[in-house]
Amino acid sequence: MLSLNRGTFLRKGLGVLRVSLSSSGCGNGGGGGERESRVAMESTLKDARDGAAAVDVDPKLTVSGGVEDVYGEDRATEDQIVTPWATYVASGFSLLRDPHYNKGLAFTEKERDAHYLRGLLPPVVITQQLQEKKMMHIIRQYEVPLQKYMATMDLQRLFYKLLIDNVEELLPVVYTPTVGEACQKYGSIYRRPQGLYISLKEKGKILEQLKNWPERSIQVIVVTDGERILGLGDLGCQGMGIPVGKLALYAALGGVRPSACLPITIDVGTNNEQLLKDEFYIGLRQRRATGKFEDFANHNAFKLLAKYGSTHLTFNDDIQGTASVVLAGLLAALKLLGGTFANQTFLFLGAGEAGTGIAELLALEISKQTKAPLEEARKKIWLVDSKGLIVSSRKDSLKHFKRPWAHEHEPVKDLLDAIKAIKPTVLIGSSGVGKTFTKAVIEAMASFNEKPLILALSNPTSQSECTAQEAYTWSQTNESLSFKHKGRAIFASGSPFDPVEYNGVVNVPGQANNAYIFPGFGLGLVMSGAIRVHDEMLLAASEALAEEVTKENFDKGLIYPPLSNIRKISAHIAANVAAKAYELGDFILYPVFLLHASSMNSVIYLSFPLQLMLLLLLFVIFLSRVATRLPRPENLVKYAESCMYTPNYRSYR
Ligand SMILES: NC(=O)C1=CN([C@@H]2O[C@H](COP(=O)(O)OP(=O)(O)OC[C@H]3O[C@@H](n4cnc5c(N)ncnc54)[C@H](OP(=O)(O)O)[C@@H]3O)[C@@H](O)[C@H]2O)C=CC1
Ligand SMILES: CC(=O)C(=O)O
Ligand SMILES: [Mg+2]
Repeated sequence: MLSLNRGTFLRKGLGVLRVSLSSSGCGNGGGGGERESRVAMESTLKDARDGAAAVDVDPKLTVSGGVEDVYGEDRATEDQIVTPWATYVASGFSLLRDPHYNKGLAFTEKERDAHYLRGLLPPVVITQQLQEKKMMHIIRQYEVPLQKYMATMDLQRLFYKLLIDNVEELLPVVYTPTVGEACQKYGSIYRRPQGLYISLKEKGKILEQLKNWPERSIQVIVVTDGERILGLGDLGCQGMGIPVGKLALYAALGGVRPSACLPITIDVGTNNEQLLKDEFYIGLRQRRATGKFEDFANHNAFKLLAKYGSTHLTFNDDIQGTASVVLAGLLAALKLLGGTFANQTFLFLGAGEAGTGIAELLALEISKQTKAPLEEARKKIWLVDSKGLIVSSRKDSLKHFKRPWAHEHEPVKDLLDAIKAIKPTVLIGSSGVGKTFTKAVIEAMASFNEKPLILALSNPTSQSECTAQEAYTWSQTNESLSFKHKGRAIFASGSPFDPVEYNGVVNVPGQANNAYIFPGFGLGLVMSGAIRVHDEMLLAASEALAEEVTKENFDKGLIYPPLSNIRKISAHIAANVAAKAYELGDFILYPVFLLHASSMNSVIYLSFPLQLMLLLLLFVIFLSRVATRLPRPENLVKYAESCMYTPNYRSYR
């Protein structure tokens, strides 16, 4: 127990006292496991008055280095250097400002006494539920989505509670599509730091910068270089809204502790002229660095993933998360529609990170289901980029990630002609260009598919290849069509659209957004202590998500489950991902564990070469295993749930 004479502390300002509580348990610390207190007192300056006397300067010097006015307050002028004194005592006023511990009017009478809060708060004590109701009431009063965004970002601990309890309403506010506008205007709406900025200016001092981050037990880092923000292009340093938004979802939807999340933006400049001229722009005012800093460029996403994927626990959400969510939607749709994966023909508009990432996972799934080689499976998948259909005659001029998709075919210039030539059953938009699924495109899809599957993945809403309304109406307006079903297209989009009524039928469009996958996926990695991401884990995540789609959901037109169940869904995804991580190490781990356990007493009697061999074997196991948190929990879903962070207020001593 720590006691402190606050009067003495504040008047003399002898030191900075930090009291931080960190908890552990499930490797995730949210379950209220063992709490550990760390108290560190740093006395950095001598008493200012003593110091002033010793060096014989103005005796009215204040503790912060300025000069006392007649009221004893600091009247430092601009040219005087002062020390920014701060206290981190989790009591009194500082407790009310602490994002981790502040409960506002929900502090109990007892807590108000124990923590010097009397008088700092009005007398009423309210529940967290009432606070939540009040905040939702305030947020709903704003009509402009960006204002809602700013209001939610101002919340502290209550933020996660609101997001968890109102996920369908707030996801479009804190994430796509509003986060796109927030990034575009991030400089104008900037209020307080929400992540770490690593800029070219600080080259060579990155470790110092990382040490400045207040949290120590980081488990998930989301990093961007701001070059490709949704379908909005280069937003430079203002891309920070994306890691902040994604990590909010890791915490709220996936249950990773917020304090274990670190958003990072790498600022190497921007080529966005508008931002460079914007007086409120928060980043380096220079063009994007290339040359030796080329690794930061967006078009190197595949290279970075290939480089670090085999040595670090890395995951590219645009390539892998998107792939997993699309595969899940298609698995669910086919399960309910009937038909096999291998019998589908897929056509993409857009052959970048998202498009080719999805294509590769779909090919893997086809190959897994049919036992055909991957190269064979890829032949069911076609992609169109800005130059037309990707075909073999273009191979030499294609970027490496497009080459596997250069199939034998004559050149085709545009999407509509590609649809007519390929006759896909599934059309996927990943171009970042809005309005590209025209009436003719949708009608063509509907002309040879009874239920065309159409996914318009591009974000934000303005970049969506088509709207839900367009997909539903254009797929059934053509009188010459041989199919006369209502609500013919099965549609999902990256950004949400409202339900659409057409001819008395209400169709609910699903949201094909990686937000379904990455929170649970991240939790699965954390709880199993996985050291690498494998494609099989992405397939496992897709299967878990697809299993959550019910016939009732599908009858409404949904190929994804309602987001209101996302915590439960995330627990299932996490469990499947963790199960795969344990399985991937199993083949060698278990026999050797048995061997090790049964020979424990005799190991010391083994001859040296045998001991060496055993050690070598253990080393191989160490290198090959994926899950490192052992032993494997029996019920992974229950374990995932027990690991999830909950934002409910705790009682304070
Ligand atoms: N719903 C979700 O969860 C996700 C959605 N997305 C969205 O996907 C979109 C694309 O992202 P990403 O793959 O990273 O971007 P990239 O820049 O990597 O790829 C864009 C692709 O679209 C092609 N393209 C651009 N314009 C046209 C056009 N007019 N006609 C045909 N093809 C065109 C490009 O062609 P070329 O190669 O010739 O330049 C390129 O192949 C973004 O809007 C993003 O928001 C991304 C991730 C997740
Ligand atoms: C959702 C997402 O990651 C994107 O649009 O880029
Ligand atoms: Mg993205």
